[in-house]
Amino acid sequence: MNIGIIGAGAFGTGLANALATQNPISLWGRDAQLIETMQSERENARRLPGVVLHPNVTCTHSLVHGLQADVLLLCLPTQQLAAFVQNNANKLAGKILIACCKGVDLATGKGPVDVIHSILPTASAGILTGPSFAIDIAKGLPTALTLAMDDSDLVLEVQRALSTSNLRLYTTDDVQGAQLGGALKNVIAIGCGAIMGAGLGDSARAALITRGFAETQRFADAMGARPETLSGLSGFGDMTLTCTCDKSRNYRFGYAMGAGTEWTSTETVEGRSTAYAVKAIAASKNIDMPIAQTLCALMDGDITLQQATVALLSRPLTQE
Ligand SMILES: NC(=O)C1=CN([C@@H]2O[C@H](COP(=O)(O)OP(=O)(O)OC[C@H]3O[C@@H](n4cnc5c(N)ncnc54)[C@H](O)[C@@H]3O)[C@@H](O)[C@H]2O)C=CC1
Ligand SMILES: O=C(CO)COP(=O)(O)O
Repeated sequence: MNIGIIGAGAFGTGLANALATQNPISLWGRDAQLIETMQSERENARRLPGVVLHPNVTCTHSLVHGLQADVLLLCLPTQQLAAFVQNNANKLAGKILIACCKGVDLATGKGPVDVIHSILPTASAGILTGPSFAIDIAKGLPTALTLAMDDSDLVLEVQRALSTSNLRLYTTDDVQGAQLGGALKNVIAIGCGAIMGAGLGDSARAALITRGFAETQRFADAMGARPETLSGLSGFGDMTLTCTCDKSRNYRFGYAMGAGTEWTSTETVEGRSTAYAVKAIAASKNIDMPIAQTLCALMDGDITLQQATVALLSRPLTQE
């Protein structure tokens, strides 16, 4: 299987480097100037500075070249995925499309695979998700991920194609669970960053991770996901990583909010839009999501962090 990567941001570049250790990889990006510089300088100075691109990576801004491969890894922000698939629907039909984004589309309330299927109903689509910072993958550090597809034969072929000696993929057919674990951990990571930025302490963060995980499970359950998927790499695994590490952009965005400093970065922070998407779904399905709701109020500036803390701590006492 030929593999092509769509989106030359941090994750696309990291995956390209990892997979290039065993196959030629094309890496498509929309910014012609950046791509030409990447191809000649062998570095993505904008998103992954300091990492030397593997010789097997070919950077291209030509969609004709970028979309040639059999398997396309879509490394785009979730909120941009629908437009990309829509605009290139004819060229994407017949390909194996693996979403590598973590979020819920704000306009439709759909996860990445459902977004793809809403535009290309018969596409072979899946999601690659789990605990993995782009920089770690790019450097070839050991990483384990979840590959979710509902086609039980194809998923094994793609698993083989995307596994390397340092990149270990586990499969599942619970696409919904994999989509939601990756999306919701970003929301909780923003909250954890806010707690640490405000100096509320490690114990408060551990409480938020745990109650955030319970909230994630409740939501995923209501959406038809399987509990064991949420306990796996795409749920518990990624929540652990993202909520405890300042390499995470969601965590750092939350930290800035908690510390009262301005967030000026142009980096992708998926949890922002996903929090609102989840809040809307929860309201329509009557799912109790106090953390996501409180976080939206905080991001809107409707409440202070102190008020958010009081709101969460003063909820009726209950069983765990
Ligand atoms: N950076 C990381 O460590 C990881 C990121 N991810 C996920 O990967 C996804 C992408 O994130 P990053 O690569 O980190 O973000 P990024 O901001 O570094 O890169 C996003 C890329 O998408 C491109 N892009 C945006 N809108 C586009 C459009 N309409 N058409 C074509 N290209 C477009 C941008 O030019 C940029 O190259 C996110 O969902 C993120 O959650 C997943 C695991 C790890
Ligand atoms: O998804 C990630 C790690 O698994 C990356 O997290 P951030 O998007 O918060 O940087």
